[in-house]
Amino acid sequence: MASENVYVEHCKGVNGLDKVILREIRGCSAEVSPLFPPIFRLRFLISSFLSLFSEPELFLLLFFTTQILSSFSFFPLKQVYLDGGQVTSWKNEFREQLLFLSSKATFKPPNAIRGGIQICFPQFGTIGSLEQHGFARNRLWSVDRDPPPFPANTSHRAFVDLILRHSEEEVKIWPHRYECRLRVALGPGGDLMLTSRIRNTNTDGKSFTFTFAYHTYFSVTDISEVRVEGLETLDYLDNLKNRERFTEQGDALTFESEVDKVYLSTPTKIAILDHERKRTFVLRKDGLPDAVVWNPWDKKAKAMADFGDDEYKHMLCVTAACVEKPIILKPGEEWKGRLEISAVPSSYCSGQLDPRRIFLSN
Ligand SMILES: O=P(O)(O)OC[C@H]1O[C@H](O)[C@H](O)[C@@H](O)[C@@H]1O
Repeated sequence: MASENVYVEHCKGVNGLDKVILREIRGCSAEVSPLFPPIFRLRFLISSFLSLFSEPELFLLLFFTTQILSSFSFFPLKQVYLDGGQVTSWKNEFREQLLFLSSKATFKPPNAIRGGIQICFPQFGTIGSLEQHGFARNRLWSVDRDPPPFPANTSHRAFVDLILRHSEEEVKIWPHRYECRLRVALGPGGDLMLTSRIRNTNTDGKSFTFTFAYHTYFSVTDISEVRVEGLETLDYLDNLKNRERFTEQGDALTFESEVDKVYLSTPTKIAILDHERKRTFVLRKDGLPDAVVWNPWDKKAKAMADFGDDEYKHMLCVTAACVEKPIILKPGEEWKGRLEISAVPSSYCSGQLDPRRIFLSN
């Protein structure tokens, strides 16, 4: 695979998974691992076939062949990943990692990678007939070489377009045809922008309904010193209390125990203030009215195989989502959702989110 230009590089990541690195001149970067090399697909096909006959030796042989072939990568590991349609790294100009990625994360398809930004589609959470958070985060995405036009922004040169389409296998569990497009872009100032476009391509005239989320793991210094602004006084569904509805108090959110809440009808801007690092993450979102705030805390952390026992202290998920009111698409219709995140010095932001700032389109 060849590099396209200095802003976008296609190369190999952990376990030989293909990934794309986005870079900007100031040194900011992001990484996405969108697709698995053809040999991996072959391995999946053959392993499913072999599972019928239980011949693990052949499977192992193929696995090792894959590893050996994967090791012939001429491109070194760099800074921004997009994996399984998943962003796994986002770094600022000081090469500081801004997203949380668990030290226990496994890069073993079809499992989602614990951390970064996962795409939850066509279902967020457990409400619905599908696996938790839907299947998109476990699927093989491809680079979309010919996406339909995006509004042009010539200042954004570091971007990649990914696509996920229904497979005949998948139609058995979710009987619809769709195109799920994702553009991941890195702005000149290091902002990370994700734009999703989902189209109903059913040929039987049927609409479909889905929920969606950008499940985002932010890296924080110490969860007990973190504050979230923008969700005060809003209604939320508490996942820890059977999705019962409550109203948040008037103060910014702080954290001293497990939290798993779906805030409803949230503003387009939310801020996460990391006092210890004097850094604020600002989320700007469009088409995604809800926001899910999650930290598993100590007990649940210990129960998760791909998460370190103490790692809950250094992460917080604030997830831009569309959960309460699912989206309905008729054949031919398209839905668009967008998330833009920036990391700024805390002095810039506490209580001063600039209400006039709008999305940079790219
Ligand atoms: O373990 P996962 O399937 O990745 O889910 C991790 C978490 O995601 C969201 O934040 C949900 O609200 C939580 O209920 C869930 O535990």
